[in-house]
Amino acid sequence: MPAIHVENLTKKFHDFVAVDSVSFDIGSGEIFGLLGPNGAGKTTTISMLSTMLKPTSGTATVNGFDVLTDEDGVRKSIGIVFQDQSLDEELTAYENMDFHGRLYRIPRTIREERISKLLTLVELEERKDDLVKTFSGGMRRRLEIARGLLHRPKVLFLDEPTLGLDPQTRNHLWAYIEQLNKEMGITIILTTHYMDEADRLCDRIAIIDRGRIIAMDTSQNLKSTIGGDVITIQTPDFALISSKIAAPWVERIEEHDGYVTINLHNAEKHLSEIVTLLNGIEITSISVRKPTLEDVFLHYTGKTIREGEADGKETMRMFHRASRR
Ligand SMILES: Nc1ncnc2c1ncn2[C@@H]1O[C@H](COP(=O)(O)OP(=O)(O)OP(=O)(O)O)[C@@H](O)[C@H]1O
Repeated sequence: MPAIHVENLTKKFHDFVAVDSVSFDIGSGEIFGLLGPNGAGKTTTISMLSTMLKPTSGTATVNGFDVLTDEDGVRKSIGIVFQDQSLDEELTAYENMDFHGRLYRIPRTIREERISKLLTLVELEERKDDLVKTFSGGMRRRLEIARGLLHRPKVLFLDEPTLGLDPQTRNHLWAYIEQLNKEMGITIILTTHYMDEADRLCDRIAIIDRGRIIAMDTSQNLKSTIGGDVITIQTPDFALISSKIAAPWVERIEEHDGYVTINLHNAEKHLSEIVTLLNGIEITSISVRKPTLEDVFLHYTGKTIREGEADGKETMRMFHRASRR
């Protein structure tokens, strides 16, 4: 039995389709990532799976419990760390954990033992008696993760786990997430719009755009669908480049955001030819690399994640305009 089974799950807000018939299975012990720009439908998807939102149509089970007919079963078997901070600032780290443990009716002695273990795991044991309001963003996120694990969930939902954190803290959190998955065997489903996060953590990635899953596989397989190499040229004259480099070895050429990306095989071999063909065009920078998840996104959507985020914001603006009418 998969840890999560999702079939044609759909969520509409009035006429706007935020999640459009998505289907996927997540195996037990997997780290699965929903990757996409802001507004793509990632939070809405995991909100339905964690029973915080009712689907408009479709079905899903989590740990074998149906999200429509057995909300209690789902809730008891999952841990949730969502974007909005939900810690009590005026309580200590220990008190926040203890309160959660009481909610789940975990007996006192077991509760104390687990709190101590989890706070040690996220390196907050020594700060357990300090008020949360004195904690940094990274410490709060670690405490939220520890709290989400207190009732021993089999599946953990993490919504943008490292949003707004500095690079060093992000690295630390990634290590915790990997450790939880390996040592405790917890299935993890996370949302992110950071390519590097999905790449580093996830066994499989579903790329989501405008409510639809547009590609789903391991990071390696997703990148190999692009194949070959990518040359990126930054230039103010990007509109002129496509016509200049119309060589048979060019597989694809895209212009976006002041950059031109060229997909081809054996980039090193053709680089000097490209530079000759571009004689007279001002080039700010040129680089050769292997495809990244950003290239995969560009390949399937024709835009970068950043451009996709502009779309998402526009959708939100349209929605807010419509709801004011
Ligand atoms: N309660 C709501 N009412 C109306 N529209 C909503 C609501 N919740 C989400 N949406 C819209 O649904 C779309 C998907 O939102 P969602 O939060 O799932 O995206 P996301 O991919 O998680 O991005 P982000 O990380 O920015 O939250 C967005 O266009 C958003 O404006």
